[in-house]
Amino acid sequence: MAKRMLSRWGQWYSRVFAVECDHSTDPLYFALSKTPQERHYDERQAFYEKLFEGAKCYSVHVCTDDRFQRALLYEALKNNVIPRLPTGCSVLDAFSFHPDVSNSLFRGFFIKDATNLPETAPILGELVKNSGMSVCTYVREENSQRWWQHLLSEAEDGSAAATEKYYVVPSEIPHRHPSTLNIMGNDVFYNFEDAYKVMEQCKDIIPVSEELLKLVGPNLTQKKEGRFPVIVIEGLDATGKTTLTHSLTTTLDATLLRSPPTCLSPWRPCFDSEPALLRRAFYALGNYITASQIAAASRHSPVIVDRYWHSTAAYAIATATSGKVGNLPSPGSEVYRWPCDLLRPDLVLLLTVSPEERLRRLSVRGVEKTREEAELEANHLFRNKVEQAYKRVEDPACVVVDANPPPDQVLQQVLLLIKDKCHL
Ligand SMILES: Nc1ncnc2c1ncn2[C@@H]1O[C@H](COP(=O)(O)OP(=O)(O)OP(=O)(O)O)[C@@H](O)[C@H]1O
Ligand SMILES: Cc1cn([C@H]2C[C@H](O)[C@@H](COP(=O)(O)O)O2)c(=O)[nH]c1=O
Repeated sequence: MAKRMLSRWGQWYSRVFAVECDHSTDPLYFALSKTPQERHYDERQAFYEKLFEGAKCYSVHVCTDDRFQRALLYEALKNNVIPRLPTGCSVLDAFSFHPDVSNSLFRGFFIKDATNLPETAPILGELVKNSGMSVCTYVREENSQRWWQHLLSEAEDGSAAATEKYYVVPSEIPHRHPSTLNIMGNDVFYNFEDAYKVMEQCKDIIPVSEELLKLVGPNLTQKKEGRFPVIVIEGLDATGKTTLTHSLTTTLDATLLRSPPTCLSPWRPCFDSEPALLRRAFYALGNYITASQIAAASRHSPVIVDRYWHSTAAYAIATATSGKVGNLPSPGSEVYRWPCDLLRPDLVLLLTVSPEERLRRLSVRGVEKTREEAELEANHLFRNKVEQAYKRVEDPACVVVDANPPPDQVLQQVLLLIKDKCHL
């Protein structure tokens, strides 16, 4: 068993680890070393104090290369294991990764058990039986001020035993925040086939996926042949998209479409409660269905679209990126690129309103909210990240519209933009 473990985690010691202490500061980063570090004694002690705080500490990471298994295991860990830990434990988000290497991220948790409760170790120890999880404990070296990370595996008698140990050494802040390393292909899909593949894998656990796949078909056509312009209206909730798309549709005698399309509405609550990989594949496929509707409608009239790819990318990127707005992938990053096979609109307008005006509009409306909308309301930081991500999506980039004025003024402003940018 221990042998299998070693080959499985052969690269373990070359990884870097991050522990997210709070969302306004940088995580604590550490690497592993087979030999003790002699220099920077004081810095190291201060680092250990912050990381371990005198508690008995553990970490669990979901370590499998299969993105589907990874998504399900992480959700199971978060929802079924972490809540069973005694209340005295504090649980922090943790990452294991290769600095700045895309798709190298393993997500997990760092657990601080301040009173070293007897229930904690068995709950976490059980996880070593799962080949997709890595469980570690952190142990102070006897007669020294150094700390070890003990990597656990299943012993002959089924218990959890330390098979490998490495010194914990503070590490530099990487260029890219670890939470952003797996965005491409896990949170955002850049072609139809990739999102379709995820939906096919869902069939066993979400029976409605089969119906959705039938509706989409493996080769959805969405080539734009029509001569009429396609105008997308984007923005956070309650920025006035519905109001504007309706008035624009009437004024321009246009066809109004939305993403996700109405035919997907019955399945949306189901996918909204699934792990990010599955939820994002659902929204991605929604865009391709909307694209095929746009392709057909633009032969006969201008088309107005309420949300499209910018929303799919912006919400996914902002949700995946933890902490500060500054942790978002930099402008120009490939995560903001348009999918190679998705119909491009002629114009994308991003409605922006002040936080106060948006809250006023939300309170007037008072309708049921999705989980993400509720989060947006509670979380200024998340809202800022979504808005920044919107502004960074490229080719086509969005044109920002001040949507604070009354509806008729917003409409006039937008009509001028359309006249200027589209052939009508
Ligand atoms: N320009 C405006 N000035 C004042 N109130 C507005 C304006 N535009 C819309 N509203 C009001 O704000 C509320 C939200 O507007 P609307 O439903 O159009 O936003 P939305 O962006 O479509 O929201 P969601 O994305 O959540 O569906 C509604 O009560 C609407 O009447
Ligand atoms: C299109 C789209 C939407 N979402 C999420 C973001 C918001 O929480 C809601 C808003 O949807 P509404 O129909 O406009 O009320 O849905 C998303 O995550 N990804 C998407 O592609």
